[in-house]
Amino acid sequence: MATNYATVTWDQLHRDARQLAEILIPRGPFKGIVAVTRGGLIPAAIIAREIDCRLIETVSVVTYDEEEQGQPTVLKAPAAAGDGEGFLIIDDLVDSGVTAQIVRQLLPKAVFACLYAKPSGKPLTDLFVVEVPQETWVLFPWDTAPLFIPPLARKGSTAG
Ligand SMILES: O=P(O)(O)OC[C@H]1O[C@H](OP(=O)(O)OP(=O)(O)O)[C@H](O)[C@@H]1O
Ligand SMILES: Nc1nc2[nH]cnc2c(=O)[nH]1
Ligand SMILES: [Mg+2]
Repeated sequence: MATNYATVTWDQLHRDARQLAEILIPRGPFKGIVAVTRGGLIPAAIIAREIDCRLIETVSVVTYDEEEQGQPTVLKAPAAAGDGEGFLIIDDLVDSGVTAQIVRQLLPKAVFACLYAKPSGKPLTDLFVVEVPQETWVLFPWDTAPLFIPPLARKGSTAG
């Protein structure tokens, strides 16, 4: 279980994805993008627009149930990407690196990039934007919703 949380807003995610696109340009051009579902789908869409890439394949690896890590299973292979030559793999983050390791085995010639990287997964990436402490759980915009918080002055009051 994580000891603390880092909330990423839609604006921040968009800025980080654009920054990743910028550092990816010199590594291209790419024939296509392989988005690691589901977390890589929105970053891949933003990056595809920025680098002008229209061919999008997906790979689905299931490892987590809530915040618990389990046995990884490949639900869908990235058939259109061959051995990955000329392709760019996009995920939202690497944590333990297990997902990245499996996807890299499937696409050994592809470039692997993600927005956020924790220390254990960092060596499995070619490029990332922000490093996050290992014990921090990243809350993506699709994981959260705005919530009413009572004013500080009302805290502990029985008046509701
Ligand atoms: O480096 P790891 O320890 O493997 O963790 C990173 C992976 O975990 C999350 O996906 P998750 O398996 O939760 O599925 P989702 O993308 O469908 O939410 C995240 O989107 C990465 O793909
Ligand atoms: N949302 C989210 N999914 C993860 N999967 C593995 N690590 C994380 C994390 O920090 N946040
Ligand atoms: Mg994922």
